[in-house]
Amino acid sequence: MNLVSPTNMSVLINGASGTGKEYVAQRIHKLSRRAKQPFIAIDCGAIPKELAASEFFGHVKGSFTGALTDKTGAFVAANGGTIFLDEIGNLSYEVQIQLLRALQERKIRPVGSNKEIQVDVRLVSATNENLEQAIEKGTFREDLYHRINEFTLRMPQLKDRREDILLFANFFLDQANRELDKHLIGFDEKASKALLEYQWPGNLRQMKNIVRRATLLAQDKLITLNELSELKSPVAPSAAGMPLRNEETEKQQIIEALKQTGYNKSRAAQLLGIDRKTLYNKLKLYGIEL
Ligand SMILES: Nc1ncnc2c1ncn2[C@@H]1O[C@H](COP(=O)(O)OP(=O)(O)OP(=O)(O)O)[C@@H](O)[C@H]1O
Repeated sequence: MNLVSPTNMSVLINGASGTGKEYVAQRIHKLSRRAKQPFIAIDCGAIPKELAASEFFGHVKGSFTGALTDKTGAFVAANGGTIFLDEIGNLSYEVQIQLLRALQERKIRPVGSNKEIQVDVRLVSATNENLEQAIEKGTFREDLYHRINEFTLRMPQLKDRREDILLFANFFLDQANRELDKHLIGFDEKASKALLEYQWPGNLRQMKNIVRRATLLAQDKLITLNELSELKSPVAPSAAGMPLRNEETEKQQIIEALKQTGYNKSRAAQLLGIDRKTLYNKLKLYGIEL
């Protein structure tokens, strides 16, 4: 990351939900010569497909129903700086073509306008999909893939960074101490062991939330297992106290959580201690259809 940050190269960050993709994108921006210019983040998974072009390139008043005023798009807003496209695999084929053109020609045209605007933006994108597979399936353009992927960063899952788990837990504890005006000093032995053994399906985001809640609940100087009940298997009572062993266990836990919540995905995600987006990704991963 230190090597690529100061350059103007397009970076593709690949990793599961909550592994820190946006955090890294911001670091790349801060370590670049563009640091004082804007950093504009867009979640391509959250914008309706038909509004994506207007979100990126802006539009002129009256160019489509609902375009009541002129709108500045993200490319113009980020001019001189960095644009971060999260979940880039979600863009429609049509918008992918427009995006490629904007990147190649360094010019954009707002929807409904015939004037082109020169832009200078550095692109950092993120995905938790395998875009090479998407290319094979024909849902992602290969030419765009090469353009956005001059350099790839792969974010490991938290469970595969065992040596970093306690470092992150203590970092989030310090953060929560400051935020909540608490003065905890660490985790007791059983709590540390549980942190190390847990599978962290929601990665760093899940850990940050769990540690923050534990910090709030803790009565003493150290966080104990009592405050980390999520780590003792959030769902299946038969597996209480056992860490998730493998993907099959995780799949079973997800199915169990869905059953327990009457197939309400938001509540199931809550019960599992992961965010909804992570749950959606896992449903896809394990081929669970509702
Ligand atoms: N290296 C890090 N140091 C401290 N905090 C971090 C680090 N990486 C990530 N975080 C924190 O973890 C949380 C999740 O990170 P982030 O939002 O970057 O993940 P993400 O991979 O972009 O997630 P998603 O795919 O769901 O959008 C954030 O609150 C972020 O501040």
